[in-house]
Amino acid sequence: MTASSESTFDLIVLGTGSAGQSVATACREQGWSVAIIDSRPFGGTCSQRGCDPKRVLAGAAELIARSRNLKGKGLAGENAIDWADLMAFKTTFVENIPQSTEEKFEEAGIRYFHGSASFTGKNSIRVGEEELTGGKIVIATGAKPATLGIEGEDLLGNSEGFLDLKELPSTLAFIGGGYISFEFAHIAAEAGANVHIIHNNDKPLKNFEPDLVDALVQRMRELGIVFHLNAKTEKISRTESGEGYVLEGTENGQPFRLECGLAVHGAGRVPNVDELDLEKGGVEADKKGVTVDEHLRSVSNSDVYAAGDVSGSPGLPLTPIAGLEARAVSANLLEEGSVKPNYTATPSIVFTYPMLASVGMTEEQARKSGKEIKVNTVDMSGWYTYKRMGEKPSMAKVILDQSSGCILGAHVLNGEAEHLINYFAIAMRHGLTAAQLSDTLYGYPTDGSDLKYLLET
Ligand SMILES: Cc1cc2nc3c(=O)[nH]c(=O)nc-3n(C[C@H](O)[C@H](O)[C@H](O)COP(=O)(O)OP(=O)(O)OC[C@H]3O[C@@H](n4cnc5c(N)ncnc54)[C@H](O)[C@@H]3O)c2cc1C
Ligand SMILES: NC(=O)c1ccc[n+]([C@@H]2O[C@H](COP(=O)([O-])OP(=O)(O)OC[C@H]3O[C@@H](n4cnc5c(N)ncnc54)[C@H](O)[C@@H]3O)[C@@H](O)[C@H]2O)c1
Repeated sequence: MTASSESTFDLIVLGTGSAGQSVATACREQGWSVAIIDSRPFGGTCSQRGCDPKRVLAGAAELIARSRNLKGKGLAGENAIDWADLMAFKTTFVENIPQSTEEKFEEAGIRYFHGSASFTGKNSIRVGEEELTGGKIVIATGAKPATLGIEGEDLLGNSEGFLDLKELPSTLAFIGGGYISFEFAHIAAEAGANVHIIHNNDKPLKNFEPDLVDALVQRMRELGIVFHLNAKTEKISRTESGEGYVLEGTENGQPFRLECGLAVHGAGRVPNVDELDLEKGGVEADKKGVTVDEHLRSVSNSDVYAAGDVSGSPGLPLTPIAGLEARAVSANLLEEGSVKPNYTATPSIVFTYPMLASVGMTEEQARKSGKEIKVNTVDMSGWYTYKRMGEKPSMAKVILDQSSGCILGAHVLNGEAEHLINYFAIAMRHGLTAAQLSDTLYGYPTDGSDLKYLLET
């Protein structure tokens, strides 16, 4: 493809996050003329407002917790988080991203536009005063916090605001009991705040293994985090002084009222399509996002593809999936219909301490699958690897397929969960049996050298 003029491109990409950048770069490398548009400073969510800055804060919280585990076992003294210093450190990771992303586009010969993009026709996009035409268009506009329908909802902060807090309020409330609330509640609690999580049913972290979630909730309660389960927030208002907020609603059917310095939205994110004028582009979407076929092509406009959080694909809204889908879309643009993304064994991690990690089926899903399974549920807190670090709880559940010897699911709650889950993900994605994973030689003493005890058939 070679169409190129001031306003006509082989490809127009909407969004400069993990998905959009990847598609734009891959197609430009193959000689396509490419335009990319973003309404916010370039770089997307993960690097500026999500995974990366979050994990800088979570790292400090984790260290506090780890050192507490060894108190009286060789470590003395108190560690504490200096919020202002931590924020300043976090800023060093994010402050240059818009500029460096822009420079990357410049060097690659990708035309970039700042502004909100919307369709004006099947192959045309408006950004500001400009009207661009694209042979192909990729929608990679990510996700945004869901509207909750609570009175006074505009008083709610969100994950982005939390990541930029100059001062940590003494009391925080998180609405929703998912990834964002658990991770941020843990950070705030380790930094010394009083923290509440208000969740609308009795199953927080709904896609994770319930036994391990229960153990994590117990750990978080010990840290002082208060859980309000089966709770419905009906109204948010300012306190009389105007300095804080009042949440009112019901908890297990009884009225509750909570005053806090900040209430944060952690109640789910939805695909970012509202500003795109999709009807004008003939692009169908529903609440899961842009409706796509198995090649991530719009089912209603064959020149349009979607990747990342905005796509209505079966992939989870996580950064590795944005990358996977972007690679599939790039391949399909360059050679039509060539790649279907393979979502097998997507690992997912809640970055609390201990971390909760999961890949593949839960026990309940495996039982329903009709397969002949073996479930290894293991308390590892007495094992050398965890005992030496004073780690409690340390738990895992591994689900094996008795007939093939393969791993169907793995779930881990401890300080090494981020590593262990990746070993399981490798095995599951590439069809290694439990015996093969067990037979691998691992450095000793490490989390890997324990694996064989989780894989007994
Ligand atoms: C607080 C938080 C923590 C997270 N932590 C993790 C984690 O630890 N691990 C993990 O795997 N995932 C994590 N995620 C999820 C991860 O950030 C997303 O899955 C990933 O960033 C999605 O990438 P994307 O390219 O699809 O979208 P984004 O990176 O969101 O990019 C979309 C871009 O499109 C732009 N845009 C939107 N509408 C328009 C428009 N009309 N015109 C022009 N531009 C537009 C936006 O400004 C944005 O820059 C986290 C998310 C959040 C919010
Ligand atoms: N570590 C990670 O990988 C990570 C971290 C943060 C965010 N993310 C991504 O961001 C997405 C959004 O995260 P999230 O934590 O906002 O959502 P989530 O989907 O993880 O959890 C939201 C929870 O809020 C509950 N809820 C919904 N409305 C409510 C209400 N009005 N009151 C109380 N509870 C309510 C829901 O039952 C749900 O379980 C995630 O799905 C994930 O893909 C990933």
